[in-house]
Amino acid sequence: MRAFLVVLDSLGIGGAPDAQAYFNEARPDTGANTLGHIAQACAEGRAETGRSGPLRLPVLDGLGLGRALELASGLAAPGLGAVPEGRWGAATETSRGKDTPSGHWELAGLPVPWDWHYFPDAQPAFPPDLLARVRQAAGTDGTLGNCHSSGTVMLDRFGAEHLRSGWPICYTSADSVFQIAAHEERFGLDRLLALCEAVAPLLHDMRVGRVIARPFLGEPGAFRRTANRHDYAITPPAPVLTNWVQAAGRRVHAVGKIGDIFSMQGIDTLRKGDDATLMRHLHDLVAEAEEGSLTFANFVEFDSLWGHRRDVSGYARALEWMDAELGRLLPKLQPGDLLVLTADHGNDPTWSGTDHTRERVPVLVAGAGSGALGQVAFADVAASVATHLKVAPQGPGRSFL
Ligand SMILES: O=P(O)(O)O[C@H]1O[C@H](CO)[C@@H](O)[C@H]1O
Ligand SMILES: [Mn+2]
Ligand SMILES: [Mn+2]
Repeated sequence: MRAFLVVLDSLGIGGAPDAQAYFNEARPDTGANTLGHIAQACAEGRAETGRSGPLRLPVLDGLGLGRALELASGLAAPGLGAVPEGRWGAATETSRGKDTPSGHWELAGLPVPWDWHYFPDAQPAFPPDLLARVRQAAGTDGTLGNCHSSGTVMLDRFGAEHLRSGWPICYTSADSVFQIAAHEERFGLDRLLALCEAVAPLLHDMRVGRVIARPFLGEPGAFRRTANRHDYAITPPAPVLTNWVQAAGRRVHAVGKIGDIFSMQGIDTLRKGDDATLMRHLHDLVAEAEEGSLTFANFVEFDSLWGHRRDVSGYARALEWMDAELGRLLPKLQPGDLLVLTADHGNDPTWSGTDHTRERVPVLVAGAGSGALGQVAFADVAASVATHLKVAPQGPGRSFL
């Protein structure tokens, strides 16, 4: 009896009842549908880079992905909708943020009890006293940026100036984040991490969810971000699934961003790397994780490499890769194991802007029979995983098992 909770970061399935209150540029998220629009683009031959033809996800669809999409948004997507062998449903978020911590905290049983602070989409975006503190902690005379932007655009705009002046590049997005980009060698990776750590308490006091270090390498025209990104997130204000499981004397294994998202609360071990490495870690944990343990994994590249970059082919390739990996992983589960696949928000690569999209998410369950779960809440995922592990759930969720 073990549990594996796997978040496919940003794999929304449309249909959020409050999507009209969320925006990308000036366009409301109404109708945004990450999976549905990728499947449509593939079927219409608009996702042909490094792959070809209709979206092929036989394993995920066999667990109920197509049915969940149809339940969430009414969309019967080309190539999806097989009769499911797993338990499947669609989950709706109540937290007001469409960001990663909000989605994960609620999946872990804790809807976010406050409004995050968002910086205005104006220039300047940041208050002068905040930037004064950044300059002081960095030991520089100035900062660059001070606006909303996609991170790769920031490197194109300010990377060369950063190398000349040595000033850190500060930016934000539609999320409640304060991001600092700096060159790993010229500014220094340790110095960037120390800077982010130094200013994080100030940002957390403002209810800004995360300070994110965004190290990069290379020269003007060829900058590339590195895997040394580090998030300094607010600690969840109440116990979450990881804490409940750990308090019951069980082991909790985190894979990928889960450590950052929960500030390591309730987590015994953390394994990091790119998504291909994380998949190897997940295979290892399916082979090795202790009886009664929880493994909580996040695969971020759907979001960071493809969703934010509005790259439909890339997102489709990543989904097809995940599907093939799951085809190898699922048969390795042991009797009594539960594996739940879900997502934390949407990031429709066909949508306007570069930010997340407010959507429902799939809940696909292997190891608990077959059939429809219907519409569920994000927090029900935590309650169900806890119930499977025979750990008392806390918070508002109800087990669907
Ligand atoms: O455009 P980049 O720098 O990837 O930033 C994206 O990543 C941030 C954190 O996940 C989001 O807030 C979004 O702005
Ligand atoms: Mn996310
Ligand atoms: Mn994101």
